[in-house]
Amino acid sequence: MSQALPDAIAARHFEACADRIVETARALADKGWTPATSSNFSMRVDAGHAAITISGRDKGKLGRDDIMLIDLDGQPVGTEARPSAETALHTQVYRRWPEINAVLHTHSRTQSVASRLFARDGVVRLQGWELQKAISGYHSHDTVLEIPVFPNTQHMPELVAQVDAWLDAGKPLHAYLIDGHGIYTWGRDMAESERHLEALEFLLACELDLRTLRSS
Ligand SMILES: CSC[C@@H](O)[C@@H](O)C(=O)COP(=O)(O)O
Ligand SMILES: [Zn+2]
Repeated sequence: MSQALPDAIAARHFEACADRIVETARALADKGWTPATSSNFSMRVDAGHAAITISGRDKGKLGRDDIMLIDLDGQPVGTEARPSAETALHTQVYRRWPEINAVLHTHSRTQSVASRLFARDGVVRLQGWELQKAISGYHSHDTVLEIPVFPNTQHMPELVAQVDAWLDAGKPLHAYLIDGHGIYTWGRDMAESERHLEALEFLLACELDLRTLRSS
């Protein structure tokens, strides 16, 4: 696929991002977190562009050609491929936080069940777990870490508006769940995004286990 980038260095950076996305996608698929072509992944290429998964591809079998270039309005650059149906949720993150360079979205069973269970409260309130310290900026198990749960919709501008409303209310945001759907999280690089995702998966599973054990 031809990718029109301003110069050769940028083109090389796109390829490096694409390769890193492929590596991460395979690892997440191996954990069973990307069933049936679900999930999407991206990395910032430069101030105005990102590399993102092409819509509908099997995320466990990606190659470099399954990743495409977009601008931060979500428009394809140098390709007629169709970016992820949820591209607007990725570009929103890149536009709001210049320091963020990777966004991950998965559909694990734990994330899906937790999103349904906590949808009524609109938030998962994590406190008392040592692993909260895997989230950048959290230094104690005692600090409350809130993960909002937004109603699902196929209309991306509505989801973007829900995320904007949370942030515009001045609340910290490191990740969010979408009801019956999955999770979004991000980081300054792919390693940080992966750490956030793995920690949140673990924390959500612990919350689900606690609920089950306490009610039995
Ligand atoms: C296959 S159902 C999942 C999709 O509707 C969507 O939520 C998803 O995660 C993947 O969409 P995609 O357009 O491939 O990025
Ligand atoms: Zn999804």
